[in-house]
Amino acid sequence: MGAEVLTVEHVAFRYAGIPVLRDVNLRVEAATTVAVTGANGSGKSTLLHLLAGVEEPAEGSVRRRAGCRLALLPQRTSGIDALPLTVAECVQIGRFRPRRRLNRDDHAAVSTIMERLDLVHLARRRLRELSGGQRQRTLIAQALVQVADIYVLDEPTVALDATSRQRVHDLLAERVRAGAAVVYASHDDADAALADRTVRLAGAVEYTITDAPV
Ligand SMILES: Nc1ncnc2c1ncn2[C@@H]1O[C@H](COP(=O)(O)OP(=O)(O)OP(=O)(O)O)[C@@H](O)[C@H]1O
Repeated sequence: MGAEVLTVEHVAFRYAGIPVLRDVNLRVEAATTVAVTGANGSGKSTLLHLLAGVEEPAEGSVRRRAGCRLALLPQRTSGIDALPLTVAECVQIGRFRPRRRLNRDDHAAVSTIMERLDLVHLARRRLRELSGGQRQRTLIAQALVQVADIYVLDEPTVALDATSRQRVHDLLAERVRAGAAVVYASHDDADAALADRTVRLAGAVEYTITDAPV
């Protein structure tokens, strides 16, 4: 196990005063995977938003290791369909930096991830012209092409067929072997079982953390 990259302590979160999470504690180390599971509405997306800094906790703290880079695949991404982006452009966005052109490494990383996720033949298609699974693969590619220390992915394999799921898990395993931490939400027990640790949310008041058997 590596150094801690994310530390969640006594976190509570409420939407308009309605409790969603209470007293959540979690430590995520480098080179590990954590699956966040639980029923619809149990707070998985909310927890991931807190980890990524999209939301702030009402109580407690979420600390990311200083200087650590985080890539997020949100669950709700419909806004991007309104943009006239091709698949290739959408993946390239993962490598954009202010005031800097994409360099050779960026283009190589984009090509590689598009090959690995079987997107090359779709490169010039607009996002809104894709099937659900093709669109999801494109957004996963945009997240995984980023150079990050923590990948936070909300239901990354939803809408994917078995081959694509396996490809995504292979890519995640590679990121973890390279030292990154991966946190993903999932409804699928088989998907969750691939993680080193599972956080099961059970509504506003309960959660459990389970380490995978070694
Ligand atoms: N923007 C919001 N405003 C108010 N309530 C919200 C908001 N977003 C989520 N909620 C509520 O917070 C709770 C947790 O939602 P969240 O999306 O985190 O659950 P989830 O476990 O990711 O669900 P799912 O499995 O359906 O994706 C739910 O009861 C939901 O109705």
